[in-house]
Amino acid sequence: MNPSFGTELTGLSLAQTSASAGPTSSSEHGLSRSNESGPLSARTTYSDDDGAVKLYNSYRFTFDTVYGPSSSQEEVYAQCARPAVLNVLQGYNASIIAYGQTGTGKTFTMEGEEGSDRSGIIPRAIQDVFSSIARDTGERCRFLVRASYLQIYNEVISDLLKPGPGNLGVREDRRRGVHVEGLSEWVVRSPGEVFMLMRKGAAGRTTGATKLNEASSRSHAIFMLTVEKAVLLDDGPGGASAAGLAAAMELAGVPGTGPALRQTVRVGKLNLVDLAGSERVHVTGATGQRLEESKKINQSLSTLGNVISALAGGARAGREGKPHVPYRDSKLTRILEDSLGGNCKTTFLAMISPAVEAYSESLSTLKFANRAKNVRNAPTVNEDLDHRTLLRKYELELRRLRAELQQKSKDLVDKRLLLELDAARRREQADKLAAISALERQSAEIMRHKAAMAALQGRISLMQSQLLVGGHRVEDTPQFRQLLAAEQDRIRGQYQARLAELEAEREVMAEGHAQVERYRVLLCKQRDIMTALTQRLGERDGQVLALQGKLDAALARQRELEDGLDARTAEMLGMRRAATEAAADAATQGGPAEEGETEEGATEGLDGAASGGGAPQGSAADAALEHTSLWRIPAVRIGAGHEERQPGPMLLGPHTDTSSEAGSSVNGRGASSQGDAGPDGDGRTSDTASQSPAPDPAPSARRAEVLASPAAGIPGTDSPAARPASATKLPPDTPTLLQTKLEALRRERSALRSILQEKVAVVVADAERSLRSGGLNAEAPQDAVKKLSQQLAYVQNLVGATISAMAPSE
Ligand SMILES: Nc1ncnc2c1ncn2[C@@H]1O[C@H](COP(=O)(O)OP(=O)(O)OP(=O)(O)O)[C@@H](O)[C@H]1O
Repeated sequence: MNPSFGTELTGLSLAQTSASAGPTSSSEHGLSRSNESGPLSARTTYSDDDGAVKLYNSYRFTFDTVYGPSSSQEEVYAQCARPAVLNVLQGYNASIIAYGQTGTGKTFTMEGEEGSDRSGIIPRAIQDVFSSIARDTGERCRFLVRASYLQIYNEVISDLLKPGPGNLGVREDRRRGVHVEGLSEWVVRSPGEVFMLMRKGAAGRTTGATKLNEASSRSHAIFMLTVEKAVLLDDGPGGASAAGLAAAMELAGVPGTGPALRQTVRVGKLNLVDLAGSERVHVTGATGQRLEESKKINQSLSTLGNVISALAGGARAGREGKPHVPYRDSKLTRILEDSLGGNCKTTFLAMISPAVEAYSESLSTLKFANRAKNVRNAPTVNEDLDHRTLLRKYELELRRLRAELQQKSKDLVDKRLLLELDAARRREQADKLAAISALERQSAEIMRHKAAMAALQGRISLMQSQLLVGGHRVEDTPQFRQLLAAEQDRIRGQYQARLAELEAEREVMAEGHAQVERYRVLLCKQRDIMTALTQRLGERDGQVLALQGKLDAALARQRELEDGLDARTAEMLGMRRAATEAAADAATQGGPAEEGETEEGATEGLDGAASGGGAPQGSAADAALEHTSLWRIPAVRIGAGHEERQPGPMLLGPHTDTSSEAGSSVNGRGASSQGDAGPDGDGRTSDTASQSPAPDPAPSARRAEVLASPAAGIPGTDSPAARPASATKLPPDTPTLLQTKLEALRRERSALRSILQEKVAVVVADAERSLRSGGLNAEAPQDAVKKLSQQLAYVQNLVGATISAMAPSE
């Protein structure tokens, strides 16, 4: 109880003395049961101002706490209200109801003076709720606080935070229980926001001046604060850390968490009720509207009393065996149904006045409070494991809104882009139109000016033609002539200056042209030189190739003759063997007397032996036979008289270099050639041998003779047709000569290539130097420079082609 200090009633101490302070701890069920009530035997007498003495009974009551005039708001809050607030944070429903006679300090106790130490329970409770939330820093906890404020005035429920037509209905359903339908709920995040709501609600609350209270509350006011607390359970995958992380991500707006995690939500509701004061009409002197208000107030308080009485056991059992509790008899009791005997921890603050005039109201209040202490409530924690809580709805809604926001942001960006593009296009269009308009205007202006100038010129001409000076026309006056002459001089001077400028320009251009021409000629010359050089190179290449062919043919022929020689050598060896055998046979038949003859004959008949007639004995004979046979073999072949005979013997030159025996045979062949010039030429060796001269004493000289005149003394060789070209044209040492010539040609070709490269480099460098050094200066005509550049490019191409053509083919 919070004692009031009504000024007119100061000094009366009925209430204070009749109420005793009981234990301060609340019972488990919210209301303490009084253990004592009823009038005491003692009586107290008081005299009023008129001197009349009145007798008052004394009563004794026991309550949880009794507060006197010196008690502070802080004290009241800490002992009466704070436990209720903490219970709400645990998920309980709690109600703090201020009950009492008008003017006893209910509003002061509940609201107090904001922002001072006289602030009441409501602001302190709000501070406490948010402080507790702030202290609960676990990342797995989330809170949602919302507030509502209503009043019941003349049995009409109205929303103090959202004024409207009023008269809201009270409904009850399984999901929400008893509730005021259509009452606004405001989500608040700070005490400041709640205070703002309170101020707004207090401004809408109906008050009026009465005799006992200048600002008497003419309505019951209920401030509701609902706290939802969600705790993520750590029994899912990942445990507490995962739950904490998921909660943090969810708070940060990261999608993909929440529904998959288990969480519990506890919902606690705090009702802070400031009832209208009961009043005795004859005391307050209410009339009219105040009287009607008083009746309604008293009626609803009476119903409250009845409900309390019923709950406290005074009611008879109804049809179902339960006592009838008249909740529906008033809006107040209907709304506070949970607080009165239901799922709530309820605290009654009974206000009484110390004034002796308020004796009966104070006694009534104390009796009411005493009965209320006997009411048993059944508070339970409101734990919600399904999706009924607003917090869960908010989470779902938040997720949906975030997705919508993202989509809208995207749409907005797209739209903004389109709008910007459209705006840019419009601006461009507008700029273009403006430019066109400006041009048109300028054009029209110029045309006007031109027309005006033409008109002016016409007028001037006309005036001049009409103007007479000293009786003459202006043109005929000397002044005019002088002016005209001066003007003509000026124009002539300008003209000549301009002419000189043009002439200078023309000269510069001509110089440029000449320079270009010079370069062109130079380039042509260089090009011709290069062409000639290239041609020469081509010819040399042709010669080299031809000689190479000849050399190859000569080498092939040489190989062929060598093969032939090998065959003849084999043949001759066979013949020598036969001659030796024949000589041996003759020696056996002739005897020693013939030895001298035989020896001579053998000497003479060496050739005959070679043809099978006889064979010398010993090494000397063998050597003579071999020698003779070697130069005779060709004689036999040539003697055959065939026009197509092989020119082989004349090509044996190279072979003689490698063997002295072969050299002898060549000499022998040279001799035989002379021998072959004989008349028969039938190849009969016996005849030939007898007519043949002795072996040639100077074979090398004969060989040289043969080589110098290959066809000399050979029948049939005077006809060119009878000789193969290669045999007649090539000198005897053709391969060596060809090799030498080929080498010389290669050297020449290499030298030519070097010369050509040098020349090309000189030409290119020349042209580039000329271009760089300003042979064609900046004033030279551009087309001349261009032409020169093209020519230079042409030369460069030519050079490139020539060089690649000269690349060694071996
Ligand atoms: N404990 C107190 N300390 C100082 N002033 C008080 C105290 N209690 C009440 N008052 C003052 O008494 C006057 C009446 O108080 P209040 O309006 O709170 O009464 P009430 O019970 O709400 O009346 P009503 O039922 O008519 O609304 C106010 O001016 C208030 O400031």
